[in-house]
Amino acid sequence: MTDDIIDQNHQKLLIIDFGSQVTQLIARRVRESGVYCEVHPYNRADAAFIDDFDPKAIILSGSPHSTHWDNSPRADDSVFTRGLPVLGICYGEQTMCAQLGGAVEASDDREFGRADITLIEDSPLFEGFGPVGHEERVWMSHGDRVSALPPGFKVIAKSGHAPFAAIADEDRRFYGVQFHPEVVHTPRGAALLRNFTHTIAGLTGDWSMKSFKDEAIAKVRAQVGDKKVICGLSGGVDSSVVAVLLHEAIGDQLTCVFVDTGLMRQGEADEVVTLFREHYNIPLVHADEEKLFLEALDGIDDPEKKRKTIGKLFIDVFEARAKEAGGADFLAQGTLYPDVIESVSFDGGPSVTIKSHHNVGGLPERMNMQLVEPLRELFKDEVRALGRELGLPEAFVGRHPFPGPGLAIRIPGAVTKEKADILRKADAIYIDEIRKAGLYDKIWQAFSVLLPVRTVGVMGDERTYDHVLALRAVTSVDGMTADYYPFEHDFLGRVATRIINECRGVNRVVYDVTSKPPGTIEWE
Ligand SMILES: Nc1ncnc2c1ncn2[C@@H]1O[C@H](COP(=O)(O)OP(=O)(O)OP(=O)(O)O)[C@@H](O)[C@H]1O
Ligand SMILES: O=c1[nH]c(=O)c2[nH+]cn([C@@H]3O[C@H](COP(=O)(O)O)[C@@H](O)[C@H]3O)c2[nH]1
Ligand SMILES: NC(=O)CC[C@H](N)C(=O)O
Ligand SMILES: [Mg+2]
Repeated sequence: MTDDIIDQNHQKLLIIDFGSQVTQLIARRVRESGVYCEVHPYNRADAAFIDDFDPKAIILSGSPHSTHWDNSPRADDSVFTRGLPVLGICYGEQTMCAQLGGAVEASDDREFGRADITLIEDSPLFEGFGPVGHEERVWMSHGDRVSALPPGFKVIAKSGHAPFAAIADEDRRFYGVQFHPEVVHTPRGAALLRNFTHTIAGLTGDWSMKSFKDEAIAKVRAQVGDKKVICGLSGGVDSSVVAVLLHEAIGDQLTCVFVDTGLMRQGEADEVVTLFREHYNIPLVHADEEKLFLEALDGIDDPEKKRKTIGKLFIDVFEARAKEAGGADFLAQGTLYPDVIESVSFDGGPSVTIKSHHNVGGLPERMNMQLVEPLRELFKDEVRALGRELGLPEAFVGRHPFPGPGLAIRIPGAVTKEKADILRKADAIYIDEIRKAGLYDKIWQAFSVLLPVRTVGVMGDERTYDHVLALRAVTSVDGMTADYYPFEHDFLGRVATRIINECRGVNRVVYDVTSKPPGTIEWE
């Protein structure tokens, strides 16, 4: 998939996915140590694929399956005959044992959560951890366990309920761990993975954002030639990075379209237009479509209907503006790696739609344009690093994500201009206080929600009957899971007072303390 994007000279590591919830974290940890890697589902990683991918090492992920179930997934047999180092994690360890002549059984003593392992043999996998007898905190999540080792293997660590907590065949460089080194709850997990990639597999960590940038630019030039590209620019991190990268690659063949939906944050339109027109000299169409969006949303209170209405309008506006700009052959998008991985469903099984994220995926068919997606190998934090490499101002690179449907999904119930104005003002105060308190960069995303609930208050001896505003702030790594940010009470009190004093229409402020799951980050 990406061979033509990533220079063949990079050393690559292949992660074979058996459907664990945390496979993406393996990729993150490996990349953090400078090793380029990709995740591919086990049923696609056949011998021909692996030949073509040409990895220097292989990691087998965990899985919800058990090796003793019928038709449980297996690694392609060639994984073990290539002379490559292999690390099996949890199910990966189990299937390695099952495939190489060992045995796995369901265990009565399941281990979920924290556990301590004891090192019982020296091994490069635990280099730097401590002598034999050393105890190490790890995170487990398994109900099965290895019960007999394949020929050539030895045990290098054990835990209370997993006598084969870590195993090794040092000659063939095959390793298995029952615990999960990829999660942060295994404090020295990253060091273990680095021992595997660097010490055992001899990888040098030759992947950097600088090299990614140069290759991505070359790749865009090769793909686009002298044709025209349009890029939907929201001012968010992803599309800003795409725009600047493309501008560097193809100069004035690029036109950006910023759609002002009337549902943007305070000052957003000005900031985006100023940066891209004045600092970058990138041709930018500023489509002021507030009226169009607000009219189309009039009276719609169902969240999914709102999202779909907005998604369709984006398509219409892009189409119309591209035509005005003389047409375009390519459409650039800020698709990220998690979107790519998630769109390849593990068993092909349908998953539930929680909410239809606004995306421009429907665009290409209708607009007959080819996609340019230079970020499709990157995680959000890598996109930020790339933005810095490209010299984008910190104000853009460090920005909290902002959803395409904007304030519309932060106004439960029907959207009106009046409500959007109140919300915009309140939100600006909230963010201003967060910045003043030096908390902006500690929070992954913060915003306000204008509730369709009015409550009674008293201000200046007058009765008021106004809206409730909810404040939200979360910490997260990638938006997939999140926790609420634990503000000091003083801070919340200060924000509430300012908002109620300065925003006519709001007389009560509450703070949302729901994590994700069970909540989602946005309210709709
Ligand atoms: N107001 C807008 N005008 C033009 N394009 C938009 C607008 N809002 C969203 N898009 C397009 O939809 C894509 C997806 O939006 P999304 O919010 O996921 O990314 P982003 O805005 O670039 O970054 P971030 O996630 O940090 O907000 C964007 O990359 C952009 O191409
Ligand atoms: O571009 C986008 N279009 C959308 O329709 C959309 N809905 C949610 N989000 C953002 O995605 C992250 C996770 O949000 P949820 O927990 O609400 O699903 C959070 O960062 C949300 O702001 C969107 N981004
Ligand atoms: N996390 C995992 O990979 C679990 C593997 C297997 N399902 C078990 O319970 O042991
Ligand atoms: Mg955005």
